Amino acid sequence: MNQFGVIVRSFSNSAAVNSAIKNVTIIGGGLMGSGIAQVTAQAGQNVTLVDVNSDILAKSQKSINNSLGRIAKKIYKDNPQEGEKFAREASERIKTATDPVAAVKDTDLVIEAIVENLDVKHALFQKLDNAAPAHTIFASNTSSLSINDISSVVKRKDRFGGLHFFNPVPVMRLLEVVRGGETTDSTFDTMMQWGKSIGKTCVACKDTPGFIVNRLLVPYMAEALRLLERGDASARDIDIAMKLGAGYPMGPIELLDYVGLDTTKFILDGWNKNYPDQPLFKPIPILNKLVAEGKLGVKTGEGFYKYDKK
Ligand SMILES: CC(=O)CC(=O)SCCNC(=O)CCNC(=O)[C@H](O)C(C)(C)COP(=O)(O)OP(=O)(O)OC[C@H]1O[C@@H](n2cnc3c(N)ncnc32)[C@H](O)[C@@H]1OP(=O)(O)O
Ligand SMILES: NC(=O)C1=CN([C@@H]2O[C@H](COP(=O)(O)OP(=O)(O)OC[C@H]3O[C@@H](n4cnc5c(N)ncnc54)[C@H](O)[C@@H]3O)[C@@H](O)[C@H]2O)C=CC1
Repeated sequence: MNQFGVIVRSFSNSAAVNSAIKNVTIIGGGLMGSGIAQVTAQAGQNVTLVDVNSDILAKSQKSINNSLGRIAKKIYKDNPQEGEKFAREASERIKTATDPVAAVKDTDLVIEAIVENLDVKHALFQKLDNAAPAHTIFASNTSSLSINDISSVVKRKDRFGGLHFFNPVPVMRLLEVVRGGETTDSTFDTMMQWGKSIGKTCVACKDTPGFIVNRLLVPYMAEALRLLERGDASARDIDIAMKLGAGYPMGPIELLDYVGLDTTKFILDGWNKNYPDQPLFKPIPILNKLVAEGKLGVKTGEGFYKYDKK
C-alpha cells in the first residue's frame, strides 16, 4: 500500500491492512469531509457522503474527482488507462445523500466533519444515535472541541472517539486517533486499524485541547498574526521567513488561509472561553475582522491573500 492508501503492487511490498469497517458514512462534504470520503474510497471501502443540499454535494464530488485525477496521474504515470480506472472506481464507491439519519442505517463507522460548533454537532449525533446499528462507531474530526463534550449527548460513549485528519487529506499522511474518557480498547483498536487500512500513519492521543498537532500549530499561527498586527513584519515576509528559515512547506499566514480563517477563529474562541488565563488563546482583532467580512481564506477567494476563485 502506498501513502495514498492505494494498493499498488509495484509501489510497495507491504501487505494491505484489513479493517472490520467496510461501510463508512461521512457527514459534512466540505474541505475535510470530501478528503476523508476520497481516501476511504481509494482504500476500497464504500462511502456515503452527507451534506445539507445537493449543490454542496456536487461541489464535493467535483473536488474529489479533481484530486483523484491528480493522484492517479502520479501513481499510474506510466499507465494512464489504469489511472483512469482507479479514479473512476474510487469515485463510484462514493454515494451522496442529504438525509443523515437514513445514511447511517447500514454503516460501520460514522465520521462527522461538519462545522466546528458544539451545539450543531450535538444536534447531529443525537439524531444519529437512535438510527445507527448498535455496532457502529461514531467519530468526530473536530479540530479543537473535546471528544467527551461532543459524545456527552449519545448513549454509545464506549463506541465514540476522535479521528482527526489534516488538510489536504489525500496528501497529509497523519491521522490522530483520540481516546475519549469512555472509549473502550476495542473501539480504539478498531479506529487505529481502520486508519492504517486507509494508508494513514496513526498516532494516539488523549482528549486534550488541540490533541497533538493543533495544540502546537494554532498558537504558532496566532503568534504570527500578533507579529503582523504589531507591524513587526509583513505577511509575505513572515511566510518567507518560516519557509526558508524553518523549512515549513507553507508560511503560517498562508496556512491560516488554507485551513480557513473561520475554523481558526472557532478554535481560538473556544479555547479562550475555556482557558481565559492563557495569553496564547486571546482573540486576534485582525482575524476577527476578516471573518466578519466573509474573507475566510482560499475557500472564499480571499483571506490574508487573494486567490483565483475555482
Ligand atoms: C486545522 C486542523 O485541524 C488540522 C490541519 O489540517 S492543520 C493544516 C495541516 N496542513 C499543512 O500544514 C499543510 C502544509 N502545506 C503542505 O504540506 C504543502 O504546501 C501542500 C501539500 C499543501 C501543497 O504542496 P506544494 O508543494 O506547496 O504544492 P503542490 O505542488 O500543488 O502540491 C504538492 C503535491 O501534492 C499534491 N496535492 C496537493 N494537494 C492535493 C490534493 N488536494 N489532492 C491530491 N493531490 C494534491 C500535488 O499534486 C503535488 O504532487 P507532486 O509533488 O507529485 O506534483
Ligand atoms: N479546515 C481544516 O483544515 C480542518 C478542519 N477540521 C475540522 O473538520 C470539521 C469540518 O471542517 P471543514 O471541512 O474545514 O469545514 P467546511 O466548512 O469546509 O465544511 C463543513 C461542511 O459541513 C456541512 N454541514 C454543516 N452542518 C451540517 C449538518 N448538520 N449536516 C450535514 N452537513 C453539514 C456544510 O454544509 C459544509 O459543507 C470541523 O470540525 C473542523 O474543525 C479538522 C482538520 C482540519
